[in-house]
Amino acid sequence: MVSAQRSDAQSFLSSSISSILYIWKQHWPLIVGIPLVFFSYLVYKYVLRVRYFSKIRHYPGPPHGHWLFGQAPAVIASEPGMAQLAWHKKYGKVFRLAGVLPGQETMSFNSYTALKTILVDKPYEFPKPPFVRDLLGIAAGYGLLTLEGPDHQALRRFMNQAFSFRYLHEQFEQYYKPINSLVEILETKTKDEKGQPVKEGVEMEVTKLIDSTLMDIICLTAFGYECDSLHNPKQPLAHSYHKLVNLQDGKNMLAIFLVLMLPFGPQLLRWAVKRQWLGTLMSTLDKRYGSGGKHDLDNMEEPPKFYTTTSIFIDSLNNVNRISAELLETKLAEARQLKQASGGEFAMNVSGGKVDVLSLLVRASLDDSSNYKMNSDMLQAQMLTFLGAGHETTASGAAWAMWELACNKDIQQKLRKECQELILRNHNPGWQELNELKYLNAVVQETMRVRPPTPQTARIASKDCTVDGTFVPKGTQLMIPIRAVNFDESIWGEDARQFKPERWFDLSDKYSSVFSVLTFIAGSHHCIGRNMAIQELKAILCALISRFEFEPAQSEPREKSAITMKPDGGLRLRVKLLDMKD
Ligand code: HEM
Repeated sequence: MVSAQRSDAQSFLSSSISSILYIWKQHWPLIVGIPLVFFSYLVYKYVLRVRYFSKIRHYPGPPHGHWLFGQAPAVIASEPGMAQLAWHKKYGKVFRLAGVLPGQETMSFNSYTALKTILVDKPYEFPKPPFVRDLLGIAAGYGLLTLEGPDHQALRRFMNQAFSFRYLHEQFEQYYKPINSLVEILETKTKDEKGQPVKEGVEMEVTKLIDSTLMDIICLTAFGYECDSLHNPKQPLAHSYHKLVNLQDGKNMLAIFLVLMLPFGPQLLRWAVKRQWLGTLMSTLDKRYGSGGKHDLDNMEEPPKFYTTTSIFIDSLNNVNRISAELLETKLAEARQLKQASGGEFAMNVSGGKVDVLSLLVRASLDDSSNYKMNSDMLQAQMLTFLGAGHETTASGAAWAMWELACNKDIQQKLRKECQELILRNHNPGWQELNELKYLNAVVQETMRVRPPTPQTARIASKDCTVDGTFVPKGTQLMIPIRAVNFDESIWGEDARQFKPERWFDLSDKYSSVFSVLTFIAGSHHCIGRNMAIQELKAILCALISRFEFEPAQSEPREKSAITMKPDGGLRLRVKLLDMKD
């Protein structure tokens, strides 16, 4: 019986081998040829085309660089935006480089004529590249940041109402709850056991406190949500978001870009970040086999492994998605109640309604007379966008402002004089009162110029075109070199890289209010939260500088480059409580 089975198996094996040999003999050119052609195509597309066949390979610009990633390693290794600045200095108003992703070519323009064409005149012919849209979409919602063309125009018009001065003014009072909490926390930290100010001040890491304050402000003003992460650092929304943004570094970004370039990469990530069970499973596996479950990037002794990073990314986004969906449900229920109570008469500005951005958008979406409506998915996407675009950027701007002031005592003192006068009159100064402080305005503008939280952004040419007299082929990536533009010596002088608020009182004739500082960019995609961010920065700086003195307690921190530019490893300052009556 056994020998019969063995001979059956032997004959099956020998007949299979002879069939394979037959197929090989008959079709070997195809069997070898198809993979070879496919492989050659990949080599051409990702390695050779950019180097030897591109129409623009002879444009001025740095040498090819890495065989696959071109100049990506140089861009990642340099201080944010500084490689672009050096290349513009060397090659002029336009340069071309290989990379930053395999098979890509990138051009960078810094002339106002070019920036006007790309950002203002024809913004939808130069959309964000698909991999940037997907990264932003997955991490910060497929909302206003990622839409293009008529869809963007319609949503932007609709959202502009919620960001109008009227509502920003109404929300402004809420900024002070987190800001006053921050002041109290710092007061406590800078006093001894007897409640007396520590004379020489106290050394501390300040970025986490600033992050939490700005998280609490955005939660209140954008969602009407009491997050209070200042007192509860493990607050689920703030904690998940903190872990997510801590993943940002050049190498992680490149890894995510590569996943997004894979066939079905974006779909896979989109699917994963909406599956709570997957996040739980991955973090359980990571607990057992990866980081030991620390998941606390601040306290990891070694850089996290790829698996840990992926698990944090998916788990954190899952949590953020879940909490924002719950929050949205509450808002929808509130708005429906209000609609019923108002007997059908219902609009964004209905009296008694909350004025946080989400409540306004939800009400406008339920308003029968509104000709634009957002469904739950769209509303939830905007929530993620406010968190992604509104929190991290402002927090990194505030951290850099604190660093610059700590390093420049005379500037700090001048600002203190102006702010103290106001704070002594009004503990929580109003919107207009802050705007009247000229030096505070100059300090905030200068911080945004020198330390732009997003030092660069990207666009892609959707068709062959000419920009400022230079031919740009379809598919070319365009670097918008925000920081390089902000450091243009022909506008800002030879000391353009220096932090000097005084320069805002003596602007060059060539200064353009639209293009000379590109921190919030220009044109149809310009930052909708600009006024909110500037006012948050003014309120927080005025409150802190009036009451405390800051000194650096470390050497200049490295600027960590990813989507936003943060001080690497935080910021240690010596903080001293002042007697305001002195
Ligand atoms: C210092 C703080 C901020 C900086 C430096 C900043 C910077 C930027 C930049 C550069 C863009 C354009 C991105 C691009 O198109 O490539 C942008 C867009 C955007 N920002 Fe901000 N932002 C800040 C604060 C905020 C705040 C507080 C909010 C809202 C709560 C916000 C919401 C948005 C939104 C929704 C967009 C997309 C606009 C559109 O495409 O129409 N930002 N921001």
